[in-house]
Amino acid sequence: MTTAKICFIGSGNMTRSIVSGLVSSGYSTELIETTNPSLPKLEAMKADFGVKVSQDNEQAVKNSDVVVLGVKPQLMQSVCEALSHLDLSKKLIITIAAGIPCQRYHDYFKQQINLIRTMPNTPTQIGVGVTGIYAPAEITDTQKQCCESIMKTGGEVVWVDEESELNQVIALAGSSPAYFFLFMEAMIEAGEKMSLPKEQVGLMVQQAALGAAEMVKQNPNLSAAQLRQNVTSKGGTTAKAIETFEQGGIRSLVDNAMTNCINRAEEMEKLF
Ligand SMILES: NC(=O)C1=CN([C@@H]2O[C@H](COP(=O)(O)OP(=O)(O)OC[C@H]3O[C@@H](n4cnc5c(N)ncnc54)[C@H](OP(=O)(O)O)[C@@H]3O)[C@@H](O)[C@H]2O)C=CC1
Ligand SMILES: O=C(O)[C@@H]1CCC=N1
Repeated sequence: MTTAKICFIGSGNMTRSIVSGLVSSGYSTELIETTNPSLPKLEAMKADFGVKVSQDNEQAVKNSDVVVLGVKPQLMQSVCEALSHLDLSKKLIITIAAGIPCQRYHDYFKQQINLIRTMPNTPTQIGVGVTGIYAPAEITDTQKQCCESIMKTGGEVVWVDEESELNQVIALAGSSPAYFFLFMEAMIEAGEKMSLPKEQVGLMVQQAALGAAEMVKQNPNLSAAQLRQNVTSKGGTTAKAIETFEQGGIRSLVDNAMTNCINRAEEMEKLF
């Protein structure tokens, strides 16, 4: 585990998730600082994780070995430009933003920086996340290991060889927890029209989702299709539900959703 001083620029959802993973894995809170313009999020970071907090991006960057850029893509340029007068040559910069190519950061900072691009997801918060990582050729093995050890505190990491492949990571991992939440939302809405109490409906949907994901994980030799078939008795109840999903075009719907997710990431590459 690295003992680098890390600052997070932006204390929003994804920063909270990464910091939660770091702190739960025993990373010293003394080594972590997060910044934000508004106080409530900083107060929450301090109260929930015991990390240092600040409204001063410049000072936080000066104090750190590793800088994680955690603002929305549309704010990235102004945030980086405001720091561009600093000497960043000894620092490792990690971005978690979707849709901004590496080259753009060198332009924003007006200098060659040591930049690694990552794509984490929010389950990092509870140690079951996955982060895609891309490092350009000039990044050293030590810098790669440092980034990996930080991101691994939140779960698995996946290295990609081509920067463009990070857009596939967005569709498969960065954005995908939202697909599962949507599916669960829809199940809960349908369940709440039935007569069972809301708590029971929520509990059953949650346990079914958790159990299904855990069964996939614990049975690497069985495909998801096989596990689905194991639930589906011929002529039974599950078969009717699955037939309804298939007739509704679930596979092409998912395919289109993921393609559109990648397309949006590619569009964003031209916007920010
Ligand atoms: N959410 C997710 O699941 C994932 C997000 N990402 C990426 O993470 C990044 C952040 O997303 P997310 O956490 O969802 O967004 P949030 O809006 O939750 O967080 C961004 C934070 O940046 C703060 N901020 C705004 N301006 C500044 C500034 N000048 N200096 C410091 N902080 C500032 C905002 O403060 P305030 O709200 O007070 O204005 C906000 O708290 C994005 O680039 C996104 O692409 C990547 C993977 C997954
Ligand atoms: O929706 C977004 O753009 C970000 C990137 C992946 C998850 N959230």
